[in-house]
Amino acid sequence: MTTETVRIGIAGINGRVGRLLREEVAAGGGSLAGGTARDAQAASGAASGAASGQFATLGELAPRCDVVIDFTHAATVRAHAAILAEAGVAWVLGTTGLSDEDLDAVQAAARRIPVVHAANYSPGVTLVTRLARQMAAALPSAAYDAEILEMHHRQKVDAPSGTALAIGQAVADGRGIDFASHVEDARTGHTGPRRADAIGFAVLRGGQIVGEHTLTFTSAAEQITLAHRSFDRRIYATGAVRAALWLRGRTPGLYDMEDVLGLRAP
Ligand SMILES: NC(=O)C1=CN([C@@H]2O[C@H](COP(=O)(O)OP(=O)(O)OC[C@H]3O[C@@H](n4cnc5c(N)ncnc54)[C@H](OP(=O)(O)O)[C@@H]3O)[C@@H](O)[C@H]2O)C=CC1
Ligand SMILES: O=C(O)C1=N[C@H](C(=O)O)C[C@H](O)C1
Repeated sequence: MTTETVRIGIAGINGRVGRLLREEVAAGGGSLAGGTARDAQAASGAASGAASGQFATLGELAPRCDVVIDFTHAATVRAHAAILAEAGVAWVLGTTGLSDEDLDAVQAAARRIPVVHAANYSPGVTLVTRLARQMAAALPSAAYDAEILEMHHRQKVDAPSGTALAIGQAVADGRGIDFASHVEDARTGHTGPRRADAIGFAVLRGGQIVGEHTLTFTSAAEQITLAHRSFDRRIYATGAVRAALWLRGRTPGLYDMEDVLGLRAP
């Protein structure tokens, strides 16, 4: 199969990322099979969808695709997992704010179809996450407090960001501890002193900030900072299209951007 023959569908084609994906599919060498848009409801149906390229449901779009790139809302994830697994269509999932049940559904789908799931498709954040894991493994948690600060645009609906949580997970992995039981994400009032081993989160929202993440390891004597700033959300679209093309010919399984970028040891 050549790159040109990969038929890519976009779930959420009119969203902030979806609109950029529309441009990047063609630029990356795939062919655009269409997209989902809730306001395609009135014109729903295979014939009108085929004419406009916009379908009200993923069920209508999926049979036309080899892979679907999905940047929508957590509310869609379980349904999308079932539809794509049933249709045998590969999935590039970028949606954040997922619950444990949503993640279970993603894992179940990945037993039937190849899935790339990443909270952030930029190469820079992929590297930051990898470095976070390595730093956490090297810095004793009794001495170095790990804190993650993120800032995003005022329209963002989930917090902490998926990227902040992924960086936190990487810190936990590096330390060899369970992530969920070490999260401190809501400090207000009489909190008591910071818990040793905690992984702390702080969230800022404002204006049109595309995405900023800072991980600090702070000891009594020094501070190490790892920071990433996105200037242009197109970086997510180009990364997701790269992941979609990388999925060609893959066996079912759950992959991430470290796989796509070839950062994992063979
Ligand atoms: N992994 C990554 O690299 C990145 C992930 N994201 C994540 O991607 C997601 C989308 O971000 P963004 O494009 O900024 O968001 P937008 O709100 O701009 O777009 C979301 C799209 O999803 C659709 N949508 C929203 N809710 C539903 C629903 N309940 N059912 C069906 N469709 C729905 C909307 O459809 P309609 O237009 O029809 O209303 C819209 O097109 C978020 O979870 C965000 O955190 C964002 C950037 C990078
Ligand atoms: O909603 C966004 O905008 C972003 N969401 C992702 C996240 O939650 O980490 C990725 C990026 O930070 C932009």
